Amino acid sequence: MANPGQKVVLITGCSSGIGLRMAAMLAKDKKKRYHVIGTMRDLKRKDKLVEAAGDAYGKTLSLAALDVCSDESVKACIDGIKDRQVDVLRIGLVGPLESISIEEMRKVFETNVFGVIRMIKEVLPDMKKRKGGHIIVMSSVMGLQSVVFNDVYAASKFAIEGFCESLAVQLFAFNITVSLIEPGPVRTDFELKMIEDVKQRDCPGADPETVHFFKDIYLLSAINIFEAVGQTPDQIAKCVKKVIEASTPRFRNLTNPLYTPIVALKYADETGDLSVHAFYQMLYNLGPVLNFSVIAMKFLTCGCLRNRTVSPN
Ligand SMILES: NC(=O)C1=CN([C@@H]2O[C@H](COP(=O)(O)OP(=O)(O)OC[C@H]3O[C@@H](n4cnc5c(N)ncnc54)[C@H](OP(=O)(O)O)[C@@H]3O)[C@@H](O)[C@H]2O)C=CC1
Ligand SMILES: CC1=C(/C=C/C(C)=C/C=C/C(C)=C/C=O)C(C)(C)CCC1
Repeated sequence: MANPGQKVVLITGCSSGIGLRMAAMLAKDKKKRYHVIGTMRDLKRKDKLVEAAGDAYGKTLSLAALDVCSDESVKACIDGIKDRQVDVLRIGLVGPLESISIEEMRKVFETNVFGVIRMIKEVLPDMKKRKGGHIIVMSSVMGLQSVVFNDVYAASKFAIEGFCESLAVQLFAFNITVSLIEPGPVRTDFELKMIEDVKQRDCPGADPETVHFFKDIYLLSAINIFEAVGQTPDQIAKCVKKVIEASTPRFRNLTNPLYTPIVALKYADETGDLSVHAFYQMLYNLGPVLNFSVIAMKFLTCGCLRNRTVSPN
């Protein structure tokens, strides 16, 4: 367990991707400031994390089973911990709306929205009693600006943004900080595999024109964007570490400067038309020409607006 003076950091979704890198990075902190509780649904999937943590495993890293969709599992895990900080996870969903069942959509909300809320609800009373704590929620740029064919995933992230906006105000009086991390594309195995799977799949229920836009235009651009400007899970972990260690952590933390202008565009026009038209032009007219390289993204997202991100360096 944690030594006195060590912060206990609870991280969900540590079997892969961003959660795994965050757990390993914080557990290997040179000054040993953190005791990390790395959680995952199935502890049989612990090997990659154990390997990434090296010597820290068993010292500054311990493991616990946790399914954010289960009240019992969340309670059982939290019951064993004294001091708590929370990061949250996701599952993805992309494709034409007509081809996605309500059941699949519910699963996304159950994990991304109610999973986050369930975790926060469980740790909040202790944090309020202690008058201190830091809740770090993994949102996404898609929680601020939706991206075509990501309707349901973006809706789940928008929900969490609204939830945290009001919570942050309420918790201010209790000295509890809420921080949202807003990554753009991150190159995880999961993401690339999901895009490849979706490419092969039929889209039952969707009309041919929509399927063409989705597969031949959106997916190609999305793959290019992931390859050209996607960050690594390690870069996101570094950003999160900076947010944890900041003396006054920000509420919203974009991690990829190339996405700040896209978010700024949204706030520049309260009618929302500017974003709708700009995204339409970027994808359907400019997309096939520009091929979404880093240069194209820099050109599209005019440099002067690219500041105020939390940089991984
Ligand atoms: N990758 C990207 O491009 C971006 C990701 N994000 C956000 O970052 C976060 C992590 O994503 P990423 O690392 O890419 O994804 P991964 O798919 O690599 O990791 C997701 C993790 O969530 C876990 N998980 C899934 N369902 C549950 C559940 N019910 N209870 C507990 N754990 C669960 C999985 O573990 P297991 O299946 O072993 O239980 C897995 O470890 C998400 O919130 C995502 O929305 C934000 C912006 C971009
Ligand atoms: C910027 C941009 C695009 C794609 C953005 C993507 C693919 C973002 C992915 C973000 C992720 C994966 C967030 C996870 O939470 C389009 C629509 C192709 C064209 C217009 C410009």
